[in-house]
This record gives sequence, C-alpha cells and structure tokens, in this order.
Amino acid sequence: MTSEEKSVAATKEWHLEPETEYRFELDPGTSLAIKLVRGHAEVFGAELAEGKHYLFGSECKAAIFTWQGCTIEVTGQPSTEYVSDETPMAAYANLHIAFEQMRVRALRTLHGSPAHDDDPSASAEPPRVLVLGPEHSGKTTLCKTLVNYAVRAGQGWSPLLVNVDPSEGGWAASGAVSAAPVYAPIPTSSPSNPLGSAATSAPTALASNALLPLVYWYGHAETKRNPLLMDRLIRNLGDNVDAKYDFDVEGKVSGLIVDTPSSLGAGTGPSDHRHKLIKACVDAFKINVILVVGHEKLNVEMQRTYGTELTVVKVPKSGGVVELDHSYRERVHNYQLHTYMYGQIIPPPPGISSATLGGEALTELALAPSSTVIDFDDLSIFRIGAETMAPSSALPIGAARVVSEMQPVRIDPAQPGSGLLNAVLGLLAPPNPDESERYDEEILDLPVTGFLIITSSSLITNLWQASTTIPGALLHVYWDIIYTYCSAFTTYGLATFADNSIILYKARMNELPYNRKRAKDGTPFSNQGCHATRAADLKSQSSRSSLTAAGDGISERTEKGGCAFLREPTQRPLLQFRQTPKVDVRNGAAKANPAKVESNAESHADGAQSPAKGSTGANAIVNANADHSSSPSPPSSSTSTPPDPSNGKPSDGSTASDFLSGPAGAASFLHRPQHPVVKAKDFKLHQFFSLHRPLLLLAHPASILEPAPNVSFESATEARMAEADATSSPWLLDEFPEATADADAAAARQLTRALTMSHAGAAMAWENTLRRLGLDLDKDAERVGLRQQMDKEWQEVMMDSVKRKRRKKMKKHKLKKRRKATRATRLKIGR
Ligand SMILES: Nc1ncnc2c1ncn2[C@@H]1O[C@H](COP(=O)(O)OP(=O)(O)OP(=O)(O)O)[C@@H](O)[C@H]1O
Repeated sequence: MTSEEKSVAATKEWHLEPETEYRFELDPGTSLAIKLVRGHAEVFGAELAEGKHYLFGSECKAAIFTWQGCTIEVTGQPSTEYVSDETPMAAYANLHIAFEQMRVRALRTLHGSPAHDDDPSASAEPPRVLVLGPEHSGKTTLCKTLVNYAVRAGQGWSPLLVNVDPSEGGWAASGAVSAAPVYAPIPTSSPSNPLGSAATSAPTALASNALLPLVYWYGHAETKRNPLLMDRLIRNLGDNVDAKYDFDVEGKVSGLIVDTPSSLGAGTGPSDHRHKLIKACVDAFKINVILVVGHEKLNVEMQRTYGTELTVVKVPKSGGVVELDHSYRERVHNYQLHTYMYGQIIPPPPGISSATLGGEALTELALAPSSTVIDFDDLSIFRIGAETMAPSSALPIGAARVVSEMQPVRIDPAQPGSGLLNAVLGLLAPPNPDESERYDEEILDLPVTGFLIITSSSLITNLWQASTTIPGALLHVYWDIIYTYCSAFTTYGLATFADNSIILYKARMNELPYNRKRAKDGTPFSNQGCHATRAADLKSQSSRSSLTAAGDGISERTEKGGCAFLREPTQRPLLQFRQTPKVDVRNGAAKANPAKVESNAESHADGAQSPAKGSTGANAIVNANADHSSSPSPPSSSTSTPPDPSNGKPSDGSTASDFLSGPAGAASFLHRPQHPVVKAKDFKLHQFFSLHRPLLLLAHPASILEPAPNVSFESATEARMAEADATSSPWLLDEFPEATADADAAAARQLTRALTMSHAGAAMAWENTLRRLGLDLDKDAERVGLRQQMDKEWQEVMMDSVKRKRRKKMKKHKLKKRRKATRATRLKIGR
C-alpha cells in the first residue's frame, strides 16, 4: 500500500433496509465519518442531512437508524460495526405518539378549545415522564430519542430534559444534576456531551448547543454517597421547574422527561435509598408516566407502588446498548471535563476534509482558558458533610454523627491535607443579598454558575505548607464559567455578589488527565502546555470575546452582578489564588499593556532597592515576571511575558504561575519585589483630555498652577548667561536672537492671535458638543449672558487689532511724512 493510499481511510457503503440500524463502537483515539448518501436516517432521533459527513469520536458508541431505508458511506475503522434489524424503535415511536397526543390535549385545554372527540374523562396533563432502568439499559438514549422526536414534530414544543444522573453530568461536569428546555434535536457525536452543550461551552450554530441549563452541584458520581443531599437537589430542581411553568404556561404543555441514574433502577430491598429518590423525583416533577426500560422486576415494583396514581409502562431495551465498564466511564468523565474546559476537537479520519460534529463546523469548537487573580480571602470553600462518611447504621449504638450529611463544612485551603488537589469545585450563585433572608444551609439550594478544577500539585504541596511564612502563596487552579440558567427560570438570576465572596463546595473527582498526559513531543502535558497549544490553534480562528475581569475578577462581578459571566460565554479563565490582600484593579490593565509592564519592571527595580516597603496586590504577578526576566540567568521569553487576560487567551501560552513551577520560580517568588511606585511620567491623563475633549476654559488659568516666579527679563537673561558661562558652551551667545522692537511686536501679535483663536475655537467646539448632546444653549440664561460677554470681548479684541493696525499705519504715515519733511529740509539747506 502506497503512502498516498494510507493517508485515505477505508470507506465502506452500507445499504440499510427499512427499520434497521447500523451500530458501531469506536476505540480510543479513533474517529469515524458517516455520510448519508440516499434516503433518510437518524441518530437517536436526530435526523442526518444528506451528503454531509458527520464525525464521531471519543470512543462513541451509537447507531444510525432508518425508518424507510437508506444508503450510508462510512469512513474510518470502528472496533465493532454491524447492522441489526431488531430494534425497539417502533415501541419508542408509539410512546412518542402517545406523548404527542397528551401535549396536544393539554394545549387545547389550555386554550379552552377541547376537540369534540376528546374523552372528557381523559387527563389533560402534558407528559411528565420518569425513565427508570438498570445499568446499561439505554435510559439516556431513550430520553434523548423522545426529546428529539418531540422537537422534530414541528409543533414548537420545547420539552424540558432533566438529568438527575450525577455520573453523567448533563450539560455541566460529572457530579452535577441539571435541567434544560430543549428546542432543537440533540446531535450525537461523542460521549463528552451526550445531551448537547450549554451555550457557554460551544458555538451556538445549533440550538441544541446553546442550551441554558439550571445546574445544582451534587459533587459525587454515585447517588448513594449522599442520598439526603441528592433528595434535596432533586426537590430544588422540581421547585424551579414549577416556577418556570408558572411563567411559561405554553412551555408547560411540552412536558418533561427525567433521566435517572441506574442506582434508582436496581437495588436490594424496599428500605433502600433508591425508593426515596424515586419518590423525590415523582413528587418534585409531578410525574404522570414512569417508563421502565428492560427490567421486569422493577416494572412490577413500580406498578405496585405507583400503578394506581400514574401510568407505568415497560419499555424494551435495545440490543445495541453497550455495557460500559468502570474504566470506560472514568475515561468518559475525563473527556467530559476536558471538553468542558477546552471545547471539542475530533480529528476527522484521513481523507475527510469537511466534516461536522453533529452539524457544527469543527473550527468553531475550541475553547481557551485564560487567567485571573483573586484572593484566598475572597473565597469560601465548603464541603457538604464529611469527606468519608460511614452509614449511620455502622455507628456504635447511641452514637451520633459529629458532622451531618447536609452540613456545610468550611475548608481552609492553606491547611495541608485540605484535599483540594484534583478536586472539582462548583462555583455557586450568590447568596441572598438580604441578610435577614439567609439561612444556615442556603448553599445547598444555590445553583452552579461555573466550575473550578485544581490541578497544580507541586505548587500546592510546596507553597501551602509554607504559606504561613510566605505571603502570597499561589495556588493554581482551572476555573470555568458557564451559563447555567434556563432563560425562562425567572426565580434565579445572576444577582450581585453581596459581599465579595464566592461560595463553593467541594467534591473529589477522578484524577484529571491533564497531569498524566504527555504531549506528542514527550514534554509533560501540563495545563500550561494545553494553554499554549490551544492559544496557537486559536490564532487562526475567529477571535472570541474576552473576560474583562483580570485582576479584579471578583470585584467586577460584585459591581456588575455577574455580567462578566454573561458577557463572556466562552471564557475559560485560569485562576490563581493568593493570600495577599486586595487585588489592584489597575493591575489587569498593566498586564495587558506591555508598556505598563515595562514601567512596572522599572519600578520594581526601584522597589528592590528598598525592600522595606510593603508588597501588596496583584502587581506581584507582573513584577515577579519582570523580576524573573531580568535575573542573571534569564528564563525563556515565555516566562517574562504575563498572560493577557484581556483577550481571553494567554499571550504566549505561559502564565504568571509558570515562574512558580520550578525551584527558580519559587525562589523568585520568595524574593517578591515591592509594589511599584508610579512616576510622574506615567500619568498620561491630561493627554487624553486634551486630545479628546474641548479645551478647558478657565478665567485665570494661572491661578490653578503654581505662582510664576517673579523674575525680570534681565535677571533671566543674566541667569542664562551665567549658566552658559558655567557650562562654557558658546552657542548661547552665538545664536542668541537679536531683540528688536519690530520682532517683539510681531511675536506679540502672533501670540495674541493664537490665544484668540484658541479661545474662540474651543468655545465653539464646546458649544457644538453641547448641541450634539441635545442641550439648547439659547435657553440657558447664564450661558446666553456668558456668550454675549464673550462676543463683546471678541469684538474688543478685533477692535483692538483694528486700532493697532490703524495706529501702525498712522505711525508709518507720520514717519514717511517726517522723512519727507527731513529730506525737503536737507535739500533746502543744500541749496
Ligand atoms: N442502539 C444502539 N446501538 C449502539 N449503541 C447504543 C445503542 N443504544 C445505546 N447505545 C450506547 O450504549 C451506551 C449506553 O447507553 P445509555 O447511556 O443510553 O444507557 P444508560 O442506561 O443510560 O446507562 P447508565 O448505566 O449510565 O445509566 C451509550 O454509549 C449509547 O450511546
């Protein structure tokens, strides 16, 4: 096989009979492109467009189903591929039709126009469906298919998809439970985002990638870790759904579908926590249909428990559902987190140049983290309950827990063993600004606005232990902000950070892949490396908007009520914690502006000579870099350039924490420079005003300045002569301009004219400005008076000038006359 042939992946055509499906599974690191050549086909309810290459990757396992038959072209090497004619799709379609009838009936009732053939005894409730089943039964696939069919129906439905399976994470990170209204079919391309993407994490070409979910942070992958908390979060979601429906009655008729974890579908005995959680779901979402996927016993159990009050339906399990092992699930969690932080790039198989990810252009899918700095003091980190908690039944008789499952326990990040390394933190919405409305466990009821991942191990262990002696120890974490609010969820909004604090609580996740992977060239695949690579990738792409909060991330959000999040959906800031006091707002600008950095570096040199001065604020980052770059053994240029938080990307892939990553960095950190002193030449404010605003009109300009020294012309000239003598420079005497009365008069005239023009020109410019602003100058009595006075002065000046000219002419005339008379006298005398 030639190299040319190798560079084109194998392509196969498959002819699918009606109601059959082509199933495939992918190995890690491989991708597959599928093109619909003829006919109609769909992936879990989302239709494929003819002639387009759809890309699948990240160990995706899926099926292309056709109702009427089709031909597909498959490029790439899946580990498993086959066609099956045994699918449960007919049953799924029947379910969809039943739900569609419920929606239509609910809509008719809402509009007060029931059809004449409607059964009056039939319920007019929209479908509110709970999907239960054991592990690997295809629950998520069924939910997705039903939602996709509903939005494909063309009736304008927007069913709510609720995900209470924390191991799946929905639209956020694993460990979250969430709900979002869906408006367009959810594509399938990888297990990283099985339910589509939140608007902040992906381009918004597809409505299913612009979802605005409401997210609560549970923090564990398994429901049995803290069932009480899970119960509470489910009820919180339910309350919000009710609130949404109160305001969106048309949306209510679309119904909702709840995807559940497998732990709710299989258990041991009635006292198990799963029953409580199923009850919590039924109550919270006012469920009227339970679908049990492929589990006879569970079906009977549900019939017995809920059969009298709601409909329980047994649904066949698809033979194509893949049994996923533990290591696969771990890898999927990592894919999800990585996709969440960096977006999704799936390289197409060789030979495929134009492919889409479920309909999105590939170039649009990269995200870039950037950095910001906040204080430790500005953060409150909480863990809910103790990290490891034995079941209550395992406690000695009469013993009670010291820490209850629902108790928020504050964590001191500076303590060794705080357990924050490789932890995913949920960044919560601000608490109630009204102090009197707050309660102890309020943070359990706050939704998530973003996520932080702490990834820097060496930094934490080295610097945290020494944090009592080293001021300003840095902790390096990844921070991510996403939209987590349903647009229609009016009960929550991004409110003001009341007291500059973010409330977080913590969950341990699997070790993240960042620390383990290595780049292709063998260098450690660190977080900074990811930055560099992605920043370079992004250079050619359309620029994304940036977060303005740099040094003042938290305070800006405080002032603007979280607008920073809303403005900058694709932001992936890299967060650095410090223990020093307040962040200097101007620091961000200093970092973004190389000139400023220079001046800071300069100032730092000054500061280094006077180490007694205090060092505060985020300037430490910039100065430390400047210091590092001027050290005797200069590091690579990347360490001397700070990240540019203003454009949402690091300037060259490095961040301020780079200098801390090695012993040399730690040393420069220990000798942190002093706060820079701003010099007079750094003040450029007056230039701004003089360039962009009309001149300031002052009656006595000199009065606001220092009084002029009372020096006469003679003494000034003497002083200059003396100075020239002292420096023995002959030029002063040689080129000293000859002072004549005429030259002085001409200079005075020019000066007067310039002053007049400036005065009048500025006044006119100012008046034009006021007019543009819509202020009627003629109505302002004071202004009219001033203007009249100005006109008078102007006339006087003009008059003055005319008088001077006339005087001059007269003088010339008299002089001429006198000369004439003198000449005539001389002639007479001569005769
Ligand atoms: N018909 C099919 N053909 C091929 N793969 C399928 C099919 N149906 C589902 N799968 C795949 O099988 C895997 C498991 O399916 P799914 O996630 O729907 O099951 P689940 O019951 O929700 O799993 P869990 O145990 O996590 O609750 C997924 O990767 C899905 O894409």
